[in-house]
This record gives sequence, structure tokens and C-alpha cells, in this order.
Amino acid sequence: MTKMKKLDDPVSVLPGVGPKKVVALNKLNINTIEDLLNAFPFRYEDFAARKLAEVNDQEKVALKGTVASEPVVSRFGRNKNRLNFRLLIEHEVIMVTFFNQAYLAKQIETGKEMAIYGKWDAKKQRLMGIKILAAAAEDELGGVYRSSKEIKQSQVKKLVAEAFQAYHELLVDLIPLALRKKYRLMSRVEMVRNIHFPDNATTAKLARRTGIFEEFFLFQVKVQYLKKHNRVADGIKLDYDLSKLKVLIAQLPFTLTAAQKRVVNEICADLHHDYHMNRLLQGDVGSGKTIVAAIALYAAVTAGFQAALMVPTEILAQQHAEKFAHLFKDLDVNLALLTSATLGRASQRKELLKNLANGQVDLVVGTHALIQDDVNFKKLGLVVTDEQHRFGVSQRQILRQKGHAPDVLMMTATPIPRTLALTTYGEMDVSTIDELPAGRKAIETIWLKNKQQEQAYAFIEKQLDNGAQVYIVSPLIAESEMMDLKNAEEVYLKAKKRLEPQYHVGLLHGKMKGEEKEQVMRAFKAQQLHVLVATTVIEVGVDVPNATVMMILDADRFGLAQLHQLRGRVGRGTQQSYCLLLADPKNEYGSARMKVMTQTNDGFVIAQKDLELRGQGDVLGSKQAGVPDFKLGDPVANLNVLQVAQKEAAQIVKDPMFTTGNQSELYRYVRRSLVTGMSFD
Ligand SMILES: Nc1ncnc2c1ncn2[C@@H]1O[C@H](COP(=O)(O)OP(=O)(O)OP(=O)(O)O)[C@@H](O)[C@H]1O
Repeated sequence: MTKMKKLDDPVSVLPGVGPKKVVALNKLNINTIEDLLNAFPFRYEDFAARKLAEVNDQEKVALKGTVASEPVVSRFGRNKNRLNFRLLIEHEVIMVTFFNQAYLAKQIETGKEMAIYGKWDAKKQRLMGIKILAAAAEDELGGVYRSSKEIKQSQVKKLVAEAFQAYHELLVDLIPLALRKKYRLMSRVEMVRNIHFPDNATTAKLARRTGIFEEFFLFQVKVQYLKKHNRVADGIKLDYDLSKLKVLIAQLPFTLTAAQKRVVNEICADLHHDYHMNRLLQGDVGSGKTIVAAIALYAAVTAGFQAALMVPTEILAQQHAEKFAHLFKDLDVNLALLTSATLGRASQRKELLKNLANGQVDLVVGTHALIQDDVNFKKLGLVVTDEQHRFGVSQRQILRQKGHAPDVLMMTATPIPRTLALTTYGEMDVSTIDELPAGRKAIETIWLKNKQQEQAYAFIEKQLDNGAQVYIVSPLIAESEMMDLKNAEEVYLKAKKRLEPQYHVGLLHGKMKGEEKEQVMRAFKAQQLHVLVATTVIEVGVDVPNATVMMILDADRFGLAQLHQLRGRVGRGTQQSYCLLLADPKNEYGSARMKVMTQTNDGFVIAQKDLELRGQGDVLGSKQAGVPDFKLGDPVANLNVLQVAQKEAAQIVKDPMFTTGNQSELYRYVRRSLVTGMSFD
């Protein structure tokens, strides 16, 4: 009796797939039959014969004609040869050339009708042959597959065909029938068949349409199910003391914006529940996320738990710790700062670790040093982190192993366009601060050419005379910290020469020791320094409201998101702020970025523009963006489909067992993928 076939059979079950091929396929992420069936071609070669007049130079096309001369093979070099013959297409004669395929000569006879696929050289009126098309293949679209040095794409294609042949009846429909009808989608078998082996361009397109919907729909069902699933009561219930929170809020030097109040309520409701909070707090630069985080952290402390804030740099840890010390000075909070600098001193380190472990410390601010091995908490209830430390499975695992399953609030200052938010943070609840504190004036951004630097300095001088403080951001040299440093030093010397002795200029860069950095930041905050020349170390979170002018040198070297972050260091108070971009962009893309910066201060608009300008390839190609890899769908180009899929998925997960309609396959699929782990957590 033969073994039962399963879609997760390894590829080695196919005839001719030995250990070497298995390795080659695995490298392409193809391990099972199912993977093979899902290894969709990324484009098609169109083998339908075209008219010569319509073909562009260097285009790959199929041309059909009558052989008009005997094939001539000439040999040159070592083992090299060229095969030439003429082909009559309607009334024109072209030359066809194949390199190193002399063996094809025997198929070529004068007067024979032939279709040949190749690359058209318009100048020489020559088709550089790639292959002779069989008569039956003439109307076909040939899928082009990912391949590698070890495995050719024709082999991948052959294996896909064999796998489809042997396993296609195991393909089950995961999209409920009602939805397939509603959106006129193919069955899964038809979809897979027509993506791999379409009869023509139309069926290929229709199959892809189904494939894209399926991909988004399954993803959405999974994340939405997971979100519900997370709501089971195995988290911590933080019974915070509302009256104490009110005291804190009343003490603030400002009133919270309506948006801040709303998100505080959303977060507090989560804290109070006994499920795990897994929430994203997004807000534009300067929108006041820190105070929201502080309120949440304090809430955890009033509930008798410890709370931690994890930030990406030591400067920020220091800054937040200082702010919190001020904020909580009359409240009963025992605050500690934990960075690699504080951990560096042995005595301090021992004391700090002891107090975290015995629960003396209520609230700790730190860098990623916070979740290192020897750091133990007594009763950790809430961790607030930021996007740069996406708090993923492994970190949660670390904390869980230490006996904690804290609520998690992740902050992001990079607004994500709605499109990507749907996909990137699908499994999280999202709170958005969509309003800036009252009284903020829009930052005025001016783009100048490099040769106008003197004008920029004159402007800076005038602003300094009016009591402003200034950042000068030195140009970024990709991949070279040393060059960054050299640049920053040069800019620093120049600024000193230009502005001292009236004004004091400081320098801040990533290579400085923690203490040195602190000193410089402190002097800048205290207005002992008027101008701060810095590399991008100031990008994230630095908050000095009196600094109202920023000059960014060679601004076109930065991406939009980074420029927006940098610029966000000014415009944090009620004074009019300015941002001077100095740049001679080398291409249109660079100019477009400068223009966007001068046109808007809205991080959401900038994020959307960034996406459009960079092209989805760029954005989705970068893993760190956290965007799941879709095989067929493109969350930007296929936004409508994504939204429909999201809406339909919401309907499905309303019912915890998916019992409405016949969706047991879908349910099994979702349960299975949760067991095997989801990559986006
Ligand atoms: N409701 C408010 N009214 C007035 N000022 C506020 C308000 N909330 C926060 N601020 C002030 O606005 C400034 C920016 O706030 P905060 O540092 O929290 O911004 P952020 O959202 O963390 O920004 P970034 O992502 O740029 O670091 C701070 O100086 C803060 O004290």
C-alpha cells in the first residue's frame, strides 16, 4: 500500500529529487510540496508571436516566420559557437542568432515555419535566440521562477508541474464559498493551476487576483484571530489607583490634548483587563507620547507592580530619567536609570540589580540592557518600549522565563501609512495621537543650495541674536561611522570659526562616551551651548524646546522618514521654528524629497509620500520595516483588496470557531499556523 500523500510531504518524494536538489530547493525556501505549489512565478514570458513593427529594441519576444536560409554554424574561441539563419516575417527578413547552441541546427530547415523566443536587437535587425518554441507552446505564457546557481528555473518549473499533477486534488479551498461567489474568485486548484500554467494572459490575471485576495484574507484571519486569542485571561490585571493618576495629571505644566486623553483611556482600559496588552502607541514627532507613557507606567506602579521604559539610546534614557525624576518627585515612586554606563560601575550595578530583584525600584528607565541575563524583577507589570526594539517573541520569551508576562506598550514616532499599519501591526491594538499640543506653530522649512550656506549662517546668527538655540546636523556618509565623525568635526570647526566667540558651539556624535554625551546635552539644555553640531544621534526623541532652528547639511543623503525625525527636534515649543535643508540633489528622487519636506510637516503625509517615492519594492524589501512578505499581494498597490479582505476576515473571526458556513478547513488552517508560530509577532 502506498503511503498517504500529504501537502507537507518533503520535496524529496518527487522523482529525481535527491539530496543535492533538496538542499538547492531548501535554499529557495522550498521544503515541502506545498511550498513548491506556492512558489509562484514572479513574471511570465509571453510566447504569443508578436508583430515585428510593435517590438521595442532589447525586448524579449516570440517571433514567428519562415526559415529563409540554411543554418550556418561558425566556431570561435575554445568551445564557442554561433548559429545564424535568416527568418522571413511577412515581408521582412531578419537574422536569428543562437550562441553555443549549435545542436539546434538540425531543427532548422529552409521553408519551415518556426516560432522563436529571444531578445530583439532593433539596430541590427537581429533576434538573439533564447529558445525555439514548440508549436503547442505558441499561445502560452511561460512562468518565470526564482532559481539559483544550484537549480535552474526550468527544473523548478518541471517540479512544480509534477507536484501539481500528483497533489492537486489535495488543494482545499480556504476562502469560504460565499466570498468566492461574492468576489468572483477561482477555487484554490484553479488558482494554483492558472498562476503556474495559465492558458493566456487573462486567466493568469484572474488567478493572481484570487491569489492576492487569498493571501491577504488568510493573513487577516490569522492576525485577527490571534488578537482575539490574546484576549484570553492569562495576563496581568493592573488595578491602578485612578485618584493617584489624577494627581499626576493635575500637576502637569500643561493640559493633555484630547488625543492624549483618549489614548490614556485606551491604555488604561487594557491595563485593567486581565488579558495581555499588546498595544502600539503611534503619534507624530513632538505629539507628546512621553507623558502618555509616563502615565501608563505610573498606573502600573500604583497597582503595586514594577514598570520599565526601554529606549534606544543612552542619551534618551538619561533624558527620560531626568524628566521622570521631575515628574514623580512628589509622588511615591522609586526611580532608577539602567544603561550600560550605569551598569559599568560594579558597586552601582550590584545595588541596582538587587533593588530591581527585591522590588525596591518601582520604575526603571533603560536601554536594552534592561532585558539582559542578570536583570531580574520582582513583579514586572508593564514594559513600554519603542519601535526600534520591536518587542518580539524572543524578548517576551526572556521575560516569561523570568516569570513575567507583562503588558506591552510599543511607541512609534514614525507614523506608518494606514496601508502598512494594517499589515505591519495587524496583531496589535493601535492608539493614535493625531493632534499636536495647542500653540505649536508649523515649522518653516526652506531648501537652499549648498552654495547658499553663507546665507544660512547669516540666518542662524540672526536667530541666535533673538535667543534661539540651533542644531546643525552634519551629513551622513552611508556605511562609514569614521567618515561621519570626520565630517561632524569639520562642520564643528567651521561653525566655531563662524559663530564664536559670541556663541558657544558643541559637538555630539555616536563615538563619544556616554558621560561625554550627557555633559554636552546638559550644557545645551542649560543654554551654555547655543549651537549643537551633531550626527544623527540626535534623531530620536531629543527634547529641547528652546532649540528652534535646525540646519541639515547634504540633506538629500537622508531618507524622508529620517529627515522628518530630525526636523522634529525643533518646533517643540510655542516659538516659530525653522528647518534649513542644504542640498544639491543628484537626481529627481532627491529633489522630490526636498520638496515634500518644504510642503508638509505632517508625518502621516510624509510617510505616504515616502512609500510612493521609494516604490514598494524598496519598502517591502526591507525586513526591518516589519512588513510581512507577501508573495503575490502588494499592500500599497492592492490596498483595496487588503481592505476588503480585512473587513471579511473580521466577519469570520466574530464567531470563535468559524462555524457559520462551512469553514472548518479555514479554522484548521488558522489553528495550525498558530501552533507553528507566526512570524510577525
Ligand atoms: N498636552 C501638551 N501640551 C503642551 N505641551 C506638551 C503636551 N504634551 C507634551 N508636551 C510637550 O511637548 C514636547 C514633546 O513631547 P514628547 O517629548 O512627549 O513628544 P514625543 O511624542 O515623544 O515626540 P518625539 O517622537 O519627537 O520624541 C515636550 O516638551 C512635552 O513636554
